[in-house]
Amino acid sequence: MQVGKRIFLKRELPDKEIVEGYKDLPTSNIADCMNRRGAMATRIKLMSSPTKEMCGPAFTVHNRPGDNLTIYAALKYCHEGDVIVIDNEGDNTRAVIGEVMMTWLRDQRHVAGVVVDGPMRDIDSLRNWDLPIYAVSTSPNGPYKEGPGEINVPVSCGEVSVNPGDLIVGDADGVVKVAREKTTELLPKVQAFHQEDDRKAESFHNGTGNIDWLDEELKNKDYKIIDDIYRP
Ligand SMILES: O=C([O-])CC(=O)C(=O)O
Ligand SMILES: [Mg+2]
Repeated sequence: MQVGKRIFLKRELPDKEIVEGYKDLPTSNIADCMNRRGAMATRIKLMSSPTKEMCGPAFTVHNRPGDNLTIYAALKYCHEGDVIVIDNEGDNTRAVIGEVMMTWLRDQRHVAGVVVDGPMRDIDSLRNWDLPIYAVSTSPNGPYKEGPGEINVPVSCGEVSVNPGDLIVGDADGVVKVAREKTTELLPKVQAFHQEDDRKAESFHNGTGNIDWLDEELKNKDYKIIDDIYRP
């Protein structure tokens, strides 16, 4: 089989009920429960105006930088609820997707969202869309349609390696990946962490919380508390 032009139609998928369970959990809590890791690079920004979190299994696309023939193949083969994850090999010279393709993904495929590690275009319209769209930047330069490229192979997106079927969650803070085989064991941890985070915020709001642990921690880390002004 010719490596570089493979389109895999099948993926191992996370349990549907488990995916549902992640739907209202903040990406920050998910990353915290993975030892504060798993988030894509900060260059990957939310470009649209969704009212709900993005959450679904990764449908991965590895395209030739600046070329979208393989993304068109993704339009054909992706499924409802997928998050399209596009590895553009760091190219930032041309948009690889825009309003026309996004319209198909939203209205014909009902995907959960799109993450592009590269530029997109037609932002004037797409910025108001409810479909979660993440990208690095915008450019009026359009893509070529030559290939090669691959679908549903491991990709790199925002410095995070993504396997087909990994869980992708995105909110206003950014995008995080949970490896498919870890989704079930991680979910109760994130749910408990989220409850505790809410409880902490409430206790800071009503004054029952405290930061009594801080003095000891600063002392252990050799901070000096200086009762004077700074003089150069
Ligand atoms: O021309 C293209 O291939 C990308 C584009 O702008 C669109 O999808 O609207
Ligand atoms: Mg366009």
